[in-house]
Amino acid sequence: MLGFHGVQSARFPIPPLSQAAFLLNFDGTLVEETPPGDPVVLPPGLIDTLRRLRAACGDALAIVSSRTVEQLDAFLGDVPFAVGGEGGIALRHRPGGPIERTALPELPRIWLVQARDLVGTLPGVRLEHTEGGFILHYRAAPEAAQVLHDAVAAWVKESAGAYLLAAGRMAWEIHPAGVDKGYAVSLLMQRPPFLGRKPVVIGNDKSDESAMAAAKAAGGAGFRIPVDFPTPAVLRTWLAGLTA
Ligand SMILES: O=P(O)(O)OC[C@H]1O[C@H](O[C@H]2O[C@H](CO)[C@@H](O)[C@H](O)[C@H]2O)[C@H](O)[C@@H](O)[C@@H]1O
Repeated sequence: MLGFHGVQSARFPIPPLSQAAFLLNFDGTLVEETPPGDPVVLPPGLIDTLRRLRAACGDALAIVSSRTVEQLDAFLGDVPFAVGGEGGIALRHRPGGPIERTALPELPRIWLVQARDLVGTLPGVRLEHTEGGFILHYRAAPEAAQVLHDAVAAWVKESAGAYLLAAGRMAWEIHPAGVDKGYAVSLLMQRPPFLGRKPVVIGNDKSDESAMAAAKAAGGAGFRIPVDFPTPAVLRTWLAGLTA
């Protein structure tokens, strides 16, 4: 059952740390987003905060992101116990364990060709490959949002339910149906040290909503930046306060 954990979290009912599992998004959640091409810098204190949180919740700390597991490792090393990468397609359930990949349908090559052609006509738009699909980022070209949306929507329609469109922050993603961050949360929660705990998911964009929904469905909680915490910095302060 959710309760109020300490003064600093009075606005946010979460389970006691002894019963909680934390599954946190990375970009725009734990760290501030930077302009495309600029390096992401880990804020001072973040690693220490996460280590203390992991210790306080019996190791049940995971990162769930659209990035690859390898990219997340480069930022956070062995700090999280488990990692869900590529929007839920790639999971590593324990430190040093194998990265398990969900079997996926083969992405129609013609979509990639069309996506590359389209991106070539839209300066500032970036195509990111994922294991199961791809993401079109338009942060540096906001005027391209609609045309990119329409292209992705057309591919999704063509797929007759096999693929879905997901809105990210200034990005559209096409990915196989049924495999998302909520799926990652559900699978991670099925194994120790997460098993039997209440998930607390925190994210910042549309693609994190499935994870928040999975957490709530499991009796846990889901919070979002900027709705619940205005910025990653405020979230970091709150997380640090949980173990202070
Ligand atoms: O699921 P997330 O952890 O939120 O990852 C989503 C994407 O994060 C990164 O891109 C975002 O952050 C960049 C650096 O701050 C920013 O420049 C970009 O506009 C954001 O979309 C990452 O580069 C992508 O691979 C992830 O898909």
